[in-house]
Amino acid sequence: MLLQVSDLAIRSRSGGVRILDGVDLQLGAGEVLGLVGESGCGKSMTCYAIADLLPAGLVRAGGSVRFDGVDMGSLDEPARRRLRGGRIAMIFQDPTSHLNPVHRVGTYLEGALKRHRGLSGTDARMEAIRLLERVGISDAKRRMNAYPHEFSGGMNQRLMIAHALACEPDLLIADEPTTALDVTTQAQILDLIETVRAETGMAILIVSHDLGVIARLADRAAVMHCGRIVETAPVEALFDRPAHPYTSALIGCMPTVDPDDCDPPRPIRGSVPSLADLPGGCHFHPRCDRRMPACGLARPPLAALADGQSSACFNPVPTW
Ligand SMILES: Nc1ncnc2c1ncn2[C@@H]1O[C@H](COP(=O)(O)OP(=O)(O)OP(=O)(O)O)[C@@H](O)[C@H]1O
Repeated sequence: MLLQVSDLAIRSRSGGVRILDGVDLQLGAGEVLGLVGESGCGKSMTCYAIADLLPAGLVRAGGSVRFDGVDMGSLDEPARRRLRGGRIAMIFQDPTSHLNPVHRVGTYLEGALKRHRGLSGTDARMEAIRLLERVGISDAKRRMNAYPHEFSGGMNQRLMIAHALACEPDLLIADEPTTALDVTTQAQILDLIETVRAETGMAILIVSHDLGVIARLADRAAVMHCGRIVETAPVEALFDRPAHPYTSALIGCMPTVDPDDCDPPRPIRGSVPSLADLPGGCHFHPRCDRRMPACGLARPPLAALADGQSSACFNPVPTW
């Protein structure tokens, strides 16, 4: 297993609010795992915790992240830094805010090539130009001298992907990589991620609130609700036969462009509870059509069903 996240807990430094509460995730080499869920459920913080980039206000409260068999918590900071940006790369929703505005494009890429692949001088410059061409940035030689603010949002996302590729990572973490882009550019970036995956065989953890993106790119998906994983399954099973009522409700919210599908999207009733004041038991039970008395009393564990599907529900939707 390339990545094994076990019982990961994250809480806020002030107030002790549980942001992640026992997250379990596995990702095999070359696999694409999609992480979905409503806004604020902890998708980004899961990515940041894996990449060891938690914001200052949050701390680890338990659990482990093992990468290629090594517990990342047992490594010192230099070793963790070598992993991050070396074997683990990350791209973000808003690439422009993660790029240093005073660094030229060439300097940014050459720096990564020097740090992680030991290239310098002409070799680094030639490789940086090749990477820009590879991610579809035209006139790459001239654009090596540009600053990020001279690039569009889509070009800066391509630049971040080039930066990730510079390190030849085994795992790319992509946190909402297309959310801030217009639909045409979104499609181009998804094409690029698919191409890069096919060429390199790297594993990808992709976060999106857009189930269509996950259906297109992922082999498997994990559904998150209020800091917990409530379902994991191969994507076809997840979309065809969701077992957790929350997954089923999320899919019911999806708009469709199919003219034969007359069902309007059905919003999930009620609102997402505050992490500071969660209902006991299954946090979804007050909004759930399939709730039973036990659901408010105890936390259902993530239990295996058939064919690689797991669900954390006492009364799952029948999947047969
Ligand atoms: N620095 C921080 N200090 C305290 N709480 C934080 C901090 N950063 C995020 N949070 C809280 O952690 C929770 C999970 O946030 P996260 O960004 O992971 O959600 P998300 O599922 O990625 O949402 P979205 O789809 O809107 O990006 C939210 O309730 C958020 O308010």
